[in-house]
Amino acid sequence: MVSLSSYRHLASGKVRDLYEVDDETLLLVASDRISAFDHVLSTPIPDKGRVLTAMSVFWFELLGGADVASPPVAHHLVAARDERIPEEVRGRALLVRRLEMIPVECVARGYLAGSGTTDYRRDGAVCGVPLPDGLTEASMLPSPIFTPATKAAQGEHDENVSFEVVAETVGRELAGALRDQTLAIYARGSAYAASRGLILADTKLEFGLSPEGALVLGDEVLTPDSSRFWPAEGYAPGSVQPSFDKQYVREWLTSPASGWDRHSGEAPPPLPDDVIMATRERYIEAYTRLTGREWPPAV
Ligand SMILES: CCOC(=O)Cn1cc(-c2ncnc(N)c2C#N)cn1
Repeated sequence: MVSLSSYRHLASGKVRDLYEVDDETLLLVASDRISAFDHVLSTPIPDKGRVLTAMSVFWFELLGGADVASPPVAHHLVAARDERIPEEVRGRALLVRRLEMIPVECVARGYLAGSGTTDYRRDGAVCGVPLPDGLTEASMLPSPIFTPATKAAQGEHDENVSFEVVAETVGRELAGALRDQTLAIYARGSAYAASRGLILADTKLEFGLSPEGALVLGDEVLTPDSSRFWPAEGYAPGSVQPSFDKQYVREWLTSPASGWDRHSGEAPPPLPDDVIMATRERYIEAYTRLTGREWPPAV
């Protein structure tokens, strides 16, 4: 039986790790770690890694198929079940094709939130895309926009950049393909999420080039870690919407009960068990509501 130590560790994100299996195959491992307010919390959420991995697999399979309006999306998923996946990470690790990753965070936004709201209030635009007057927090945009960013060092915020900057970085043709593919995936994801009563406010995608030079979707896709999901039933522009998955964590951490000041720069305290288990339930509910599948998935 293969163990994780058989594979060379290549990279670590806040909540995921990447290993080398062979020349053309990598292992993308999702942990149960959760981040909030730019801190990785000390208490893991049981099953978070498995739920988000299952969600990515659902989306890779859906996007990889043809849709009435859009062609199949080329993606890097090789296998979710395979003897090369070590027992200790089974269910929360994916075998993926090695790509030459493109250093652009490809963000699509259908609604104003986070850095989008901040940029809009300062410039009346996001990433150089002008927006109409009178929008507010969580406003739906006239149409979804491509708002790319350059990846920041861990713990820093990604920097929103214009399409022109992306064109200067990767070339105009590839920049256009990144924008088109990002918006096409957002359109399919948000339409499907809406059919399940969820608003996909925005999402961050990462792409790479295959050895043959094709544009391939990498990373995780349309998970609550890479996207903002809001319950449609509670949607009301004008205030920060409750995040489907992290609301209990955020509310407790900003409540007097935690004794934590989010502006202090200090690490947040450990979460109480009831917040941990309620958050685990939210991830499972996001999965079952989005996919219509049971949790845990049948082996
Ligand atoms: C720690 C998790 O890694 C990342 O977050 C970003 N990242 C992705 C790669 C990558 N590199 C080659 N091929 C791929 N298919 C991928 C993917 N996905 C490297 N870093």
